[in-house]
Amino acid sequence: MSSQVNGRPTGPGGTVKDREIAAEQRYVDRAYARLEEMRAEAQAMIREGYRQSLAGTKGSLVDRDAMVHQAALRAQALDVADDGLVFGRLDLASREVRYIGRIGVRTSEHDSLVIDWRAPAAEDFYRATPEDPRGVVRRRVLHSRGHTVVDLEDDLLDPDRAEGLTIVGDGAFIASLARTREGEMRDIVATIQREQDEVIRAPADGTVLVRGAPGTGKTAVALHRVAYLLFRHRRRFGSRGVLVVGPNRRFTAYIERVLPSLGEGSATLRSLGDLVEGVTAAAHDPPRLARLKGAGAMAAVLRRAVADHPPDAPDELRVVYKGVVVTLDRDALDRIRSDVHRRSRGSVNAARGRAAEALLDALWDRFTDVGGPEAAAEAESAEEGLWNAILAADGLAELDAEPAAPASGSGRAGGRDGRRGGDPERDRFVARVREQRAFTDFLVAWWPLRRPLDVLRSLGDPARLRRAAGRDLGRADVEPLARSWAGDAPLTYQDVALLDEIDALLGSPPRPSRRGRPAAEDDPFVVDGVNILTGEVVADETWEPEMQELTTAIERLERSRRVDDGVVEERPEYAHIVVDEAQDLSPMQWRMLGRRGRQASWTIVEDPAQSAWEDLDAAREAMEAALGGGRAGSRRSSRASSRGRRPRKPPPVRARYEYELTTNYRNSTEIAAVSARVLALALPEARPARAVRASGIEPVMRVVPGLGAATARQAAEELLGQVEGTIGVIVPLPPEESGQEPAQRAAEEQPTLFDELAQDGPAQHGSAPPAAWTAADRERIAAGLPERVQVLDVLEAKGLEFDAAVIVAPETIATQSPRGLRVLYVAVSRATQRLTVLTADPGWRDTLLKD
Ligand SMILES: Nc1ncnc2c1ncn2[C@@H]1O[C@H](COP(=O)(O)OP(=O)(O)OP(=O)(O)O)[C@@H](O)[C@H]1O
Repeated sequence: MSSQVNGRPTGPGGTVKDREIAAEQRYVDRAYARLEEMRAEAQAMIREGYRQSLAGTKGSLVDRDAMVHQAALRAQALDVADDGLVFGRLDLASREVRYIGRIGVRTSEHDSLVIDWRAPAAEDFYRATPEDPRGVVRRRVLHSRGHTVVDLEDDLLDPDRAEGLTIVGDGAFIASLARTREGEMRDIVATIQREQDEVIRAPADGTVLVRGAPGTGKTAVALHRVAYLLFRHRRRFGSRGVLVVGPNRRFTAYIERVLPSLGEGSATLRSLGDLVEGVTAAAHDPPRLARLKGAGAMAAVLRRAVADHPPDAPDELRVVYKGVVVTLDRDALDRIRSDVHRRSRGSVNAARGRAAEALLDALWDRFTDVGGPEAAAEAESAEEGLWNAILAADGLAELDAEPAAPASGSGRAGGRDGRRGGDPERDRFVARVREQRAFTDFLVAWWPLRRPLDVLRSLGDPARLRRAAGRDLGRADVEPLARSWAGDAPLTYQDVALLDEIDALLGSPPRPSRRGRPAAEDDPFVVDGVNILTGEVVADETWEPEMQELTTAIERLERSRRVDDGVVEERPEYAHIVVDEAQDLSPMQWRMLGRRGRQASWTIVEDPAQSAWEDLDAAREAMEAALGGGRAGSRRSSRASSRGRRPRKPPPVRARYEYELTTNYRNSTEIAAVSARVLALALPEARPARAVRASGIEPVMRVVPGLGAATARQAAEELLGQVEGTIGVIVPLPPEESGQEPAQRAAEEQPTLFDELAQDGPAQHGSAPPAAWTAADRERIAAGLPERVQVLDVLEAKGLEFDAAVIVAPETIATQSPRGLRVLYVAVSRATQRLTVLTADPGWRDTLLKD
């Protein structure tokens, strides 16, 4: 028979539990002793690698570097395991005992002491249940502080086979859920639940789609899955990399410790605001602008924008050849530009060479149209006749005729398509004109190598945006959009996706191969050590710095851009991408991610009920395109782009695995009840997750007429005395992000939602929502309070959690955007222990309290 105890004293040596802890401590000590030896071995390997590389031959240095690198990684992983090395034990029906820990530990004879939690042999630790014990009789969780076991908790899974086993436990798992939050997410490796484990160990190919209500562990599970994939498929995911994307920087800071604590430092963690190299966004667009910027139709707008002439592009090209002035006017130049864009299929920066050829072609045509060849010949022979007369008078021979320029020298403009080759006069013309400063300076200004940010900022000009808009933007949309990009207006999360789109359209300038290329000094397109077709710095030691005097301002600018802004920086691609809070991604953001994962497998984590994004169907379509490695876009734009081209290959069909997490580990049952009421308003058909921990502490609903910063601050101060950990004061969006949309507008767009509110909620009390909360309000709340109090707006609160939360003005949050009720649902589901809601509207108190 087994015996169930809860730490009662049972004789000498303390309680049964104490004795069990002492026995486990002896085992854990052995594991740590061996860990120490393994660390010493890793350090010795690093030293040996360095020693050999100092003494070694060149050929084997690479191997030794690899050896040092591997040993260093090993040492790092061993360090990480130092805290809470062993956290689990399985007693199997076969009498085998397995210890589970953060990493695998073997004795020097290779017997297993501790099994890595990601190894197949550890799976039963997470999967066994009383209904399906999988050969496990007892599962034991060890709680440690550093190297010391401080508590135990057992699950008896197969009572019929538990002869001789002691079972101890008092619900330590549930109690651990109430632990104080310190502002950073922690790993859950010791307490992963079965439904979560299934997600973590889901197949590595294709797409894993995880849904679940707030607090069901979606983020935690996604991060543990990354650690699992890197452990089990190191070669595949370790070399090509794993990207984890979260909604904002606050969120990535909140989760950044989890993977390192699992021994994985190699994954790349980015927010949607800093996914593009060199750009950081921290602002949200108001809902209306976010909707416009995020829609797939924006792809077509941007395509037209990059095809438009750049601001300040000169509108006349004028060269002189043999005394004949040849010009191209604005209309001719515009025709050439659109022709080059059509033929260059989007890689705009790479097309400068093609643009140069097209200009030279057009100049020659113009030259012949105006009778240039004859005029030039006449001028030449008149000049020659004069000189010959002078020379003859001096008794000297006639001047030699000018030798024809070699055909190879003009191959770029003349011979390539065979159309133009074979006319020596044309070849001479092209060779001369392309060398002229008037031509090269024009080219640099007329077809500059463009940066994504310049293109986006150029759309701050409403006239230019109107040209790019086509029928993809309404007339009323142009002005507010242009305003949001003008001058130095802050970049928003949606703008980052647009910059990435523009970057993809602009492409990198070509990097011509060095083979068969004329030497820099003979290349007419190399000006002062910079190839003006590619922007590439081609100068070597032979390039004289004094030549800089000749460099035009534009060329200098371009050269510095290429260094500073990483124009040629390759966009990284990953083997696996994890997208957290995926319900909020716009179609344009999906396109941005799709470009980073054309060959990737994916883990997508979402809760549609928390979505602030309005057109979920369009976002879903864009997601499917991104996951399939295809290109998403507005229907219109994808039709247009397929015209006259080979049909695109359909994206490969990838396996899809869908999971739903159903238990809420964050909120107490009391707080979960409040969030369930908001969910019922926002999405009557949705089911809330099951909360498992009752705290006995009821949420506080306070009606405060004239609600302001002082009351919010006071509520935070009260909570400081009641919880030890973090406190989040969640306020409505600031005016510039809320767009100040009145409740009526939202009601028009969401009749059913707000009809319901009108019947059940605060609208029947007829109170107008207070104005949006400004940065100054937030500062007034936070001033002088300890760091564990954070004041943040509702969108910043996504994915975070706090010991206690104060929700300020739910009536404003709910009506600030068409998806306001879902945003409020996010806000009220952040707290683990205590929730205070401050409202100016008694209707809201009743709504949130009523059963
Ligand atoms: N098995 C578990 N054992 C212990 N704690 C857990 C477990 N699963 C989740 N948690 C804890 O529950 C909290 C919520 O987890 P998480 O943030 O991953 O939820 P979520 O589903 O992503 O929530 P949201 O949708 O609000 O972002 C975290 O503190 C996490 O550590």
